[in-house]
Amino acid sequence: MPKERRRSLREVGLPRSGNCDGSNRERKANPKATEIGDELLPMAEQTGSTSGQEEFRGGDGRSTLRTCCVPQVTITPEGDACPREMKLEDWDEVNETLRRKLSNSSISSTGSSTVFEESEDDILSDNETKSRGIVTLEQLVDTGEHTKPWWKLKTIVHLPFFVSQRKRLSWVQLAGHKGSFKAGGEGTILKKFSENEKQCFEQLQGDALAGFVPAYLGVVESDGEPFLQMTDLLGSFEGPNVMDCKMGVRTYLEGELVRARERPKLRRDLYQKMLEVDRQAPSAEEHDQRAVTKPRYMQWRETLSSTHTLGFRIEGVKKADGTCRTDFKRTRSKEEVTQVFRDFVAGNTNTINAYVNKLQEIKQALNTSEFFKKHEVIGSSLLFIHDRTGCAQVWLIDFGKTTALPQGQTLQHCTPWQEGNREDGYLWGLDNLIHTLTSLLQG
Ligand SMILES: Nc1ncnc2c1ncn2[C@@H]1O[C@H](COP(=O)(O)OP(=O)(O)OP(=O)(O)O)[C@@H](O)[C@H]1O
Ligand SMILES: O=P(O)(O)O[C@@H]1[C@H](O)[C@H](O)[C@@H](OP(=O)(O)O)[C@H](OP(=O)(O)O)[C@H]1O
Repeated sequence: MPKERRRSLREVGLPRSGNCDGSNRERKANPKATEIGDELLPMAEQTGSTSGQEEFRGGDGRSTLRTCCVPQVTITPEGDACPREMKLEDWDEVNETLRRKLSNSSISSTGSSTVFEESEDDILSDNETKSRGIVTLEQLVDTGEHTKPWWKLKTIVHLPFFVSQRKRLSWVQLAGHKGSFKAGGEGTILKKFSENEKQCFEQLQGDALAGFVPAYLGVVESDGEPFLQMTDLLGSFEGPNVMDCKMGVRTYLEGELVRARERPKLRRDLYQKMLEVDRQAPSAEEHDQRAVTKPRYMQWRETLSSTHTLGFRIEGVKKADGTCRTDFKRTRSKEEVTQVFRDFVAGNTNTINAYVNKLQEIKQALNTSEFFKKHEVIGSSLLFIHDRTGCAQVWLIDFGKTTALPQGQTLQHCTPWQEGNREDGYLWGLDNLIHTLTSLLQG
């Protein structure tokens, strides 16, 4: 494991004030960017069915027949239908299985997913556990007293913090669980530790994608817990407009599906979330159990939103006027998605062009990235940020479920997913995003 150390902001190329490009690589505009995509990709409309065939445009723009088949999970309840499984174990003993959050798990570096434990938030409603957009972050303010280094992770980090008092800051968190983030000081944020995400950040450092992900500064401890320290991508914007788009045609790992079949774990909280959106969604059996498995919930979310039909979905939008929306669970058709983007960019063609250029740059980087080739990218988002100066950036975030493939295996990221091939549809979603934005230029 490489020895970690905290690097200065200048060293890692963090954004400076007045410069919205936090990338640490040279920026090259793609001259073709605004010419492409004069029409929307044919995007299949689904009827809620989880199987069928539809037109599929690959990441290279070629059209192929996409077989959309979502393996179903059969639920066989045993004993307590809603076991409370999560144990908060002693940090010393769980170095290899540290949890990023109660409901998530770490994933082994070999690519096979390890045990997932269900949320301890079973009895809490979505409103209580999920971020609704604007959150308050705690910031540790210098006093002269050093916090302890994070020895337990076997990587020594000399923490920059001097702790005495806590400042509370308002911050935009469009997805994920409340309490996952803290302010890190000096234009950085701290995200709850995940061994898997840490490994991704480390591997991304020398990769073609390095300039498109938050700069990673290592693992630090705060209040006895480990965190990943990274650039706060909002840091260099004033009054930013922010949108989170979760990428890919699938939002759960194949391992989660397998495990749910072998050892179905029923979740009452996910059943409740389903009911909140559509009381008819659960099957008769699920109503009886008042619980669903996580893959069942995730598959339902995917077909309800644009994940299946477009290869991405909108998770949340915060606008400079202070308004914030995270209620996009039913935003599914290309018209609905396009309308959200139209509202987000407020008809500003400079912003649209900047976003299209950035997405084209990202596509080029993805096509040359060794990391991308060798990872199943699940649950990762593109974070769009712009402000009224015309400054617009797009970043790849959230690698908590991005999983290394077995040695020698690679993915296309645009071929149809069938259980076993681990394809994620990332590039297909990216093409559809580019076409969605480009269509806004045509009136
Ligand atoms: N480096 C960053 N700079 C600024 N904002 C960020 C950054 N990373 C994450 N965010 C904000 O926090 C939100 C959640 O981030 P992220 O997806 O990484 O969290 P998560 O807990 O892994 O989410 P999920 O549970 O959906 O997987 C994003 O939607 C974005 O608004
Ligand atoms: O968007 P929703 O409808 O709120 O549903 C959540 C969303 O799909 C998250 O991506 C997922 O976390 P992971 O991606 O980390 O699995 C979370 O699982 P969780 O409840 O197990 O945290 C779901 O509850």
